[in-house]
Amino acid sequence: MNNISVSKALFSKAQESIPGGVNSPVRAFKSVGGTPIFMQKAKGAYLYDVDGNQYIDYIASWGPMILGHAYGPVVKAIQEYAAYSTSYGAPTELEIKMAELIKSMAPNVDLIRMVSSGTEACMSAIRVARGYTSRNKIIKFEGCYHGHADSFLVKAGSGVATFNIQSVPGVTAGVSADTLTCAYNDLEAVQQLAASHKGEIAAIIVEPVAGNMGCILPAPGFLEGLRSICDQEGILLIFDEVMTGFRLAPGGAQELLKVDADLVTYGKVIGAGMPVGAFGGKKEIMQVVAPLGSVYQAGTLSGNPIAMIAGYTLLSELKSNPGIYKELEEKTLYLKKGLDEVLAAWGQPYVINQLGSMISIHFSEQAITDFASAGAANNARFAKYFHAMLNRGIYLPPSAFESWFLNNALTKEDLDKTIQATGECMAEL
Ligand SMILES: Cc1ncc(COP(=O)(O)O)c(C=O)c1O
Ligand SMILES: N[C@H](C=O)CCC(=O)O
Repeated sequence: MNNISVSKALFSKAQESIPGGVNSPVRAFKSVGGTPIFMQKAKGAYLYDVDGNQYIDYIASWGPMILGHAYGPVVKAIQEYAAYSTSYGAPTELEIKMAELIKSMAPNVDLIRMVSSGTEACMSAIRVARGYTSRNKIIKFEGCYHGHADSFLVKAGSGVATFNIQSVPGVTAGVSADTLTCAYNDLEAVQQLAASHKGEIAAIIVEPVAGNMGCILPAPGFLEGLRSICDQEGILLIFDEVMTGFRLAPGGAQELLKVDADLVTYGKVIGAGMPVGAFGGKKEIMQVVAPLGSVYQAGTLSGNPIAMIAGYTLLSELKSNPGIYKELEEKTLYLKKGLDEVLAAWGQPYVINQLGSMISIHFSEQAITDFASAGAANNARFAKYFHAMLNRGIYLPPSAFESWFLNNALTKEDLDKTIQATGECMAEL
């Protein structure tokens, strides 16, 4: 058992001045129990806590640190730019370079607006879709998470699922009524909603690979089916690529899965760990955004120079070295194979879902294809697994309703340790 006395003391102190002691609920370890680990520093694939413990990291700051923590070129670029100013509230050439770089990597992006979080990106994309189509309703999928804007908190994944929050006080019934939901991978249900709300639906927003109920893959034909329903019904298809963008491929899920979105949202990797998001799409749609059009959207710190240089440096590296994606996938497949072997030897039911560098384990007899199957898994067992791994220096997401993210600083030795630790842990479950 690691000594985490300093983390314990800090968590007590934090609760006196921060709600629940954390600035984002999933960090609180509430569903797995125990004390959140307070971090001191990180380098490459490793986190170091305030008690001096080292962890192999499978969260990667929930996705952004795709090349590992404190990645040299990003740190250097931030340090250099910070000396000029941390913000101007006026345009910089860097924003043009960033927009051009994104356009050169991401399909179907003619115009892109930078924001400061994935939530802002998704919230703004929905507003654009509503403004462009003059319709009010949206379809989202149960267990998908698009940030904490009011209209997304209906049957949401991530922390909302982790804490089993059925309805969020503060979100009005009117807002909720405009969010129609159905099960992920259930194309027939989408068809029915589109038919029963004909002419009312502005957008379908989807995580093309869901990562907020564990990692859940789109069934063959699901995304293509959404594309054709949208085309038939004049609905905009929004891919929320906050997790998948620049992670699954340079052009994200659109490129990897070969399905075109009308609007796409980014976050996480795009900012290299700085607070950045973006939404973009075809010019015809994006030109409704102010000041070109009247769909108002703004931000004091949008396009912040330090955030831009961090993201620009990381994306440039990913663009110039696409072999990184192959390496990441190979590492993830190696981990999956090893986990499969030790879990099969254990003999109890489990499911491993994986695509590219996203992976998760559910303790379940049935396939994990949607929110219902993720919720029906033995998530109490996951909580025990999480702690058994943490005690062995492996830092997994503290919830089965989250994907793990591999970073390219992970070595074969790290992966072997993770596999071995999983094998050892099974005896404790
Ligand atoms: C798919 C997806 N969309 C949107 C968001 C919201 O991003 P942020 O937390 O940066 O607001 C997240 C993560 O939080 C996410 O995983
Ligand atoms: N699932 C969320 C984002 O991906 C987890 C991060 C958070 O909400 O703090």
